Amino acid sequence: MTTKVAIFGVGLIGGSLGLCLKGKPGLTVVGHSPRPGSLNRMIERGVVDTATQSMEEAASDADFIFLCVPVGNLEEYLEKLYALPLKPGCIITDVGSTKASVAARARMLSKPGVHFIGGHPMAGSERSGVDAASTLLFENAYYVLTPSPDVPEEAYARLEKLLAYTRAQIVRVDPVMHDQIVGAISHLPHIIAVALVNQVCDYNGTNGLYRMLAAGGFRDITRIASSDPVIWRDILLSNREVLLSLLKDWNAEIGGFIGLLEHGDGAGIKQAFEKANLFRGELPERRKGAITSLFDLYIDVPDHPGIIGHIATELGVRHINLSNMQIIESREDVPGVLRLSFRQETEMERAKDHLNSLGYSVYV
Ligand SMILES: NC(=O)c1ccc[n+]([C@@H]2O[C@H](COP(=O)([O-])OP(=O)(O)OC[C@H]3O[C@@H](n4cnc5c(N)ncnc54)[C@H](O)[C@@H]3O)[C@@H](O)[C@H]2O)c1
Ligand SMILES: O=C(O)C(=O)C[C@]1(C(=O)O)C=C[C@@H](O)C=C1
Repeated sequence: MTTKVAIFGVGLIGGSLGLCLKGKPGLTVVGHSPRPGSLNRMIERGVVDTATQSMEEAASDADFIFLCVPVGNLEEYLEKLYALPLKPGCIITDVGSTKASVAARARMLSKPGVHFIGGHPMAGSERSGVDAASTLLFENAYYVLTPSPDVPEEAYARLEKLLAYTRAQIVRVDPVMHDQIVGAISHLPHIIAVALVNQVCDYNGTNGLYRMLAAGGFRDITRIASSDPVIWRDILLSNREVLLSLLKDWNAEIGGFIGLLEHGDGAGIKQAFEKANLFRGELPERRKGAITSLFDLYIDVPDHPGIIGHIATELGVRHINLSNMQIIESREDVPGVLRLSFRQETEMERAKDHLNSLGYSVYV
């Protein structure tokens, strides 16, 4: 007997789940989208076995239903699903970046034999759409589940077992606490990144040197400012109360820096960096291999033709797999910096040794 998994909203997260589940023993994955163009793309991309525009068809007989649409559409989808005949024992879950509102809605909509278990994989990207989907996206990431107390352990265990295919680490959290914590470590940083980019964008309006000189530090802290505007509009509005309170704390934090600068308090500035260094150094290592690679090498490269091809060839003939290559700075007559990203630490070490032996200046 096959287990049917239905995915509503087959974009970055829905598509990545599809890639983790499709082809696994006894599983069949169906994707749903109201748009015919999206159906073709999810099939072409190979993230689902079948695709349908019909919600009824996708949900009918499904053992698991994953809602992977923007947060602002989750409640509407839940309502529509609860009005359909669903398979007894069916588990509905979602991947939304906020958990309290959808959990509250599901509690109001209860249906005998149907279990709602909120979910949130703590992995993603600034990219969106099914073309950005990746089998490795969730590997070694935390995957939060927020079951209400009335969800039977048997249902929770079934979902946990299915999610083992993502290779994520499951963690059970209360939905309100989830929104508080994820507000601070994900939603607030997105606001800060966008505000910073927009501040610099305004300065750049009168002097194009801002954009021209923006280098590693600015890029590192603002990558997430390129995230999808609709997805993030919905997340921020859904977690509005928490974010308003976090932004007040943020203002106080920035106010602290204003005070340190006004008083020329060097010891205080040093202390602030030391505290941040310590906490950041203790963050759990993310050993995934997908969209952002963890093992990066930096190489000073003279600005002359063919150099990048030479490095790529040298690694290629030694079967050292590169996952990404990026020129961080390139200016005429001045060495640029090339970033090479590897999925495996061993590959990075081999590349470092070899490029060193060729006389390149390489650092981690
Ligand atoms: N992007 C991330 O880093 C990330 C990480 C974890 C969780 N999430 C959550 O995952 C969910 C999906 O985000 P994503 O990054 O995969 O976005 P995405 O834009 O890549 O995918 C969203 C999918 O939903 C579809 N969709 C959009 N509006 C719809 C509507 N009204 N009806 C039906 N389908 C609709 C889109 O066509 C697309 O296939 C969101 O709830 C988001 O909060 C995102
Ligand atoms: O890596 C990124 O680009 C992300 O934004 C991923 C990220 C995060 O903030 O960490 C974004 C939203 C999610 O709900 C979970 C993860």
